[in-house]
Amino acid sequence: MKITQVRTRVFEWKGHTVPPTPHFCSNAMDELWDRGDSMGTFRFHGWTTVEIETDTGLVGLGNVALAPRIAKAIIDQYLAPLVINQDPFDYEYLWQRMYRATHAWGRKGIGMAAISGVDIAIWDVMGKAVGKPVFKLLGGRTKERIPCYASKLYRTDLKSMQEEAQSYLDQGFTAMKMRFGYGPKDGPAGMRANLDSVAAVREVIGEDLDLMLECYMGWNLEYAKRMLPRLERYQPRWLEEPVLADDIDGYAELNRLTSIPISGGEHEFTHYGFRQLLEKRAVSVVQYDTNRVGGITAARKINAIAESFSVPVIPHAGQMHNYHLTMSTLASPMSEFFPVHDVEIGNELFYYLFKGDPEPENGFIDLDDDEPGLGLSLNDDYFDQFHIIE
Ligand SMILES: O=C(O)C(=O)C[C@@H](O)CO
Ligand SMILES: [Mg+2]
Repeated sequence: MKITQVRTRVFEWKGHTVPPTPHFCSNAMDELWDRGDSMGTFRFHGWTTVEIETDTGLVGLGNVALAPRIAKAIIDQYLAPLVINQDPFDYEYLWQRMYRATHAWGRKGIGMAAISGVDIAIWDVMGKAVGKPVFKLLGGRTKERIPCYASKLYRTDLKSMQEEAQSYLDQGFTAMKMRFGYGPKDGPAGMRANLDSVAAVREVIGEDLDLMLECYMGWNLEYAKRMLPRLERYQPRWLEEPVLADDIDGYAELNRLTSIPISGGEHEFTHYGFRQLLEKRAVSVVQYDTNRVGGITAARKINAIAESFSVPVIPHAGQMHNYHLTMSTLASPMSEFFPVHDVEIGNELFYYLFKGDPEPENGFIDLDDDEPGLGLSLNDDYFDQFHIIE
C-alpha cells in the first residue's frame, strides 16, 4: 500500500458561540498586567483535518486542534512530501522521517502537533487496511469498558456549578473535573473563592467520588504552594497544571509537597518530554493529548515509559485518537470526556466536525471490536457552520 496524497483542510467555526464569562478558567495570561481577552489563549475555534489517501482507495483521517492554519501549512509544505509514495505500515520510519526532517524547528509545539495529525491518519488507514480497530493493533482490549470523567464545570456562580455537578451524577458519572477561576493576582479573596467552589462541588458529589481540579497553568509556584495544603481536606484525585508547562522542577516540587497528586502533560511533547517529567517525579498522572504529543506512534512509547514508573496515563480530551490508546493500555484507568454543549472554548468542535465518537452511558464509553481504524468520519451536517480552507 502506498500513500498517494495528503489532503488538509482547516475548519473555522462561524456558528453560534457562548463567550466565556470573566474568571471562567484560570490560565497562563492571568499574571500579565493587561489581561485583555485573557480567555483568548485557550479559545480555539478551528481544527485541521488530515486525510491520507492511498492507492487502495482507503483514506485515513487524522486531526490537529492547535493553531490550525499553521498546522495545515506545516503538513502541506514539509510533512506531506515525506510520506507520499511511502507505505503507511512503515509508521515508525515515517514518524522518524517527519521528526528528524523538522527537528531544527519542530520537536515541540505546533511542529509536533502537525506530525501528530499525519501519524493519526496513518494509524487510521492501517486499521482500515487490516479491517481492525486501531486499539487491536496497539495491544487490544484491556478493559470491558472505559470509565470516563465529565470535564467541564468552568467557574460560574456556585449554584450553577452545583446544578451542573448534579447533572453529571444524574447521567451516571462517578468522577468530574472542575476549573478554578482565580489566581495569584486575585489575592486572598480569590483564594477563598477558589476554595469555596471546591467546597460547593464536594457538597453535591459527597466524599466518595473523584473530583479533579484544573488550574490550566493559571497559578504560579508560590500560589500553588499556599493552595495545596488548603485543598487537602477536599481530597482531589489530582491538581492539574498548576504552573507553566515548562516549569518541570516546579511540578516536581509541588508533587512532593502534599498528598495531592499533581497532573500534567497536555502541553508536553514526545517520549523525550515525558521521560523528563517521569524521571523527575514531576507528575503523578500523565495527560498527553495524542493529537499534540506526536500521534499514536509517540503516545504508545509514553504509555510504556509511564507503566514502568507506575504512573497512570489519562489523556487530555478523550476523543477517538486517545480512546484507542486508553483501551489498549492497562496503565490507563479512565478517559476524560467533554460533555457536548454550545461552542464556548472550542473543545466542543470535535462533535460538530466528526462522527463516530462514542457517547458515554452511565459514565462509561465502549469501542467497537469490529469497526476498522479509529471509527471516525467527517460530519458534514455542520459544514455550513464552518469557513473551510482547502
Ligand atoms: O480538559 C483539560 O484538561 C483542559 O485543559 C481543557 C482546556 O480547554 C481548559 O479547560
Ligand atoms: Mg487540562
